[in-house]
Amino acid sequence: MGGEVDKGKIYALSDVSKHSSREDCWLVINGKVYDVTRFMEDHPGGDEVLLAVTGKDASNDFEDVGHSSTAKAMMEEYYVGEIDASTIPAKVKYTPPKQPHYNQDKTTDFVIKILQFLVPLAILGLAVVLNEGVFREVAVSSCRVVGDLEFLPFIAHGSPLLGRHPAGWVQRGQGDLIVYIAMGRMESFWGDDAQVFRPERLIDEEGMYCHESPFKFTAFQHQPSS
Ligand code: HEM
Repeated sequence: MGGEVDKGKIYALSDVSKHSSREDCWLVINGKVYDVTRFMEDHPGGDEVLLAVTGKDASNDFEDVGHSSTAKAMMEEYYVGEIDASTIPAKVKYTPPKQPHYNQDKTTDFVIKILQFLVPLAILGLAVVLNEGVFREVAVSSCRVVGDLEFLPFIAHGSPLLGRHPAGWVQRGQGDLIVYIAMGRMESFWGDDAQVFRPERLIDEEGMYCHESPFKFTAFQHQPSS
């Protein structure tokens, strides 16, 4: 037996667990301490289940069995005191480990992959278009600023390095040196379309510069140089 007990006393869980043998067995159910030593042999559920929960809070085990009201009435007989709730360890709530989120919807992934391919392509295309447009714009607007002058890029012979001029009418292999010349827009020299921006008038059928009289370039008395 458990010896002398002070009924109504408050026990720590550690006190209860000192009585954890078949000959001296205490347990805790719903905040109350019971000395079930005398009941061990008579317990319909057997003494093993009682021994298994000695020194622990057996409330859940007791409720899980679904004890009858008769069983609950019997408990009074074994009551020895209260348990100090602060000595009962809080139940650790099980939280499952976080799984990486599995994306069932593959559409987003697919769209991202397509974009990863298309966006650089679009940027490249845009760069090419802008490059072309900007250079053309620059070439044409320079002519407008100058007014009645027309600029002609002249390409030095013999060098294969230059692919093309932004104005678009210099052929590959013509050279790598661009010299701008100024053309006077006198109709007596250049004809009725003297005012028209038509630099190809100085290029012959083979794409080479047509030598003209330097006096036709009256604005600055320029003539092509190579
Ligand atoms: C002072 C405490 C306890 C008393 C007075 C008590 C009393 C009883 C009684 C009278 C029964 C017969 C069935 C019924 O009338 O419900 C019973 C069955 C049983 N008890 Fe307890 N019990 C106590 C504590 C416990 C504890 C803490 C556990 C579990 C760890 C437990 C497990 C069982 C089991 C497994 C059965 C058998 C159920 C079955 O065969 O269907 N009892 N108990």
